[in-house]
Amino acid sequence: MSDRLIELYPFFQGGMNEKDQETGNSELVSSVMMRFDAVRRRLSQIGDMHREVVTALRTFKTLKLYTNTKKRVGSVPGVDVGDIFFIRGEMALVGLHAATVDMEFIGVEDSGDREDKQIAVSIISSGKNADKTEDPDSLIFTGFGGTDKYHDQPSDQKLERLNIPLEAAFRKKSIVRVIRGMKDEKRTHGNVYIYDGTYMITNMWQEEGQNGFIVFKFQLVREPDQKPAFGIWKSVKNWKNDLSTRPGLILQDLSNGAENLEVCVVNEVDKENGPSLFTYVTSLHHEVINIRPMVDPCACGRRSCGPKSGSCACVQRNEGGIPYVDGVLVTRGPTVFECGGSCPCYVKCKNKMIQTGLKFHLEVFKTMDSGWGLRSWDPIRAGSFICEYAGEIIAKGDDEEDDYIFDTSRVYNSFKWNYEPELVGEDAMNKVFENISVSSSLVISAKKAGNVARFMNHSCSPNVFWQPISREENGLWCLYIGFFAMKHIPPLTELRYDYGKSRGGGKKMCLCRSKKCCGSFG
Ligand SMILES: C[S@@+](CC[C@H](N)C(=O)[O-])C[C@H]1O[C@@H](n2cnc3c(N)ncnc32)[C@H](O)[C@@H]1O
Repeated sequence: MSDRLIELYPFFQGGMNEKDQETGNSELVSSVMMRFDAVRRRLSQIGDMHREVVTALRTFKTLKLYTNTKKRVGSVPGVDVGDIFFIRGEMALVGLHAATVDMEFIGVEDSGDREDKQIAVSIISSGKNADKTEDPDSLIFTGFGGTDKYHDQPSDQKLERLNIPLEAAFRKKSIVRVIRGMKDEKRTHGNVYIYDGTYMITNMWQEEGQNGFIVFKFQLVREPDQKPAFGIWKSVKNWKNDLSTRPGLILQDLSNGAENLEVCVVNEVDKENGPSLFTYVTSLHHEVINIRPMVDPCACGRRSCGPKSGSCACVQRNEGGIPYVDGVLVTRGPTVFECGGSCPCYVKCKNKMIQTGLKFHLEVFKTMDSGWGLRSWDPIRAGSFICEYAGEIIAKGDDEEDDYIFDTSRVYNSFKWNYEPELVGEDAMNKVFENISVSSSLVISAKKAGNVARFMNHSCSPNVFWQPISREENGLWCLYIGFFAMKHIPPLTELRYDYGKSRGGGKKMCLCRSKKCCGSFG
């Protein structure tokens, strides 16, 4: 995919008005993030993996698909403390941190003093500049300058250029947004950035740096009464090192070794000692679901099927190309076809996702008002596979008094998740399919036997969606239901999907507390 093509945008509609570009809100921020990621995913699927971020960012900047361009001190409308980002450019598109360097400043117009004309509003603590103390309430930020092109420190830092806005913020006691960057453990390269709220620079000093030259140090202290953000990451790190430090821990592994990662059970709310008994199974058991006779397994040999596997029959069934790139689902559609049991490719084949088990450390926990729920210790990138809906296939109508039903024939709220073709230089008439309807309805009960998915509660503003997945097993096409992240999900955020409604309307009262709650589900 050449960049020149994408500059044309012949049929592009759906731009943003100037007011929304200047000041956002949570809906706009979420929309910009989701549209951007959809375009990035598609570009990585059809083109050069290494340029997809640059091309997607350039497209969004050219078309002014961004919000919160008005620079400001303090919080940014629509961005919450704890929100996560996987690309620095995402923070620029939503106005959290637009500078390419680790500090952003704004001009102060009415200042008579030349040096106070700029004041720091945001810093990114990551990489070489990352705070080593890992204290969730304060951090030490190193100043700028004195480095050469090899990023060595061959001379002293001075109170000039980027250090001036930091010094001004210290002197004027102005608050600064802090973003902490950490290595993304799920990728070989890449960081995950967490917005840790506002801080105040309480001290600054000079000291001798590693190379013996003078560096500036700024101490920042977190403003009180903000919800924990980096603090949660610190706690998770400790729990991973020593599970016994997890408060409210009831059970170390609900799956009793059946999953490739432990699933702990936690109750910090009341005295209930765990969910009621059920048999833990990791997948859906198919007896005789013969959707259509087996055509061909792939002929890829003992390797991974991927974008370049032109001959892979399974990849070809997914008309847009390999469905997963860099571990995330690119688009939702009627069915995703994975390589199956008769395919000779190996277990780490890129076209095998939901059959390879959990990818994130999940926890079943007691919620305040909806029984047990599910959440992740790890940050989850949009499009990542979370879990399958495991259980027993039942006949429609056999689900009376069963709270653990998944039913493809319910009425689900529509939502937009896929990319816009014109933003990747594709024909705008080539509409991307978003309506998921399964030809033969599938009803799964996880009442007697199930996995972590049976604990996911309903929300009218979900952060998880379901996707039908098909693969060949024992010569038959079998259908499975995979759950994927709709957006980036910070650690310890409850995972919820839309349960849909029966044709006669929702049977249960909804307590999801979303602004868009429609009152009932199921
Ligand atoms: C599949 S189970 C989910 C796990 C369940 N919370 C548990 O404790 O085992 C579905 C049940 O969870 C509760 N639930 C799920 N979402 C809810 C919501 N938004 N509001 C109220 N209750 C909810 C209801 O009791 C529902 O019948």
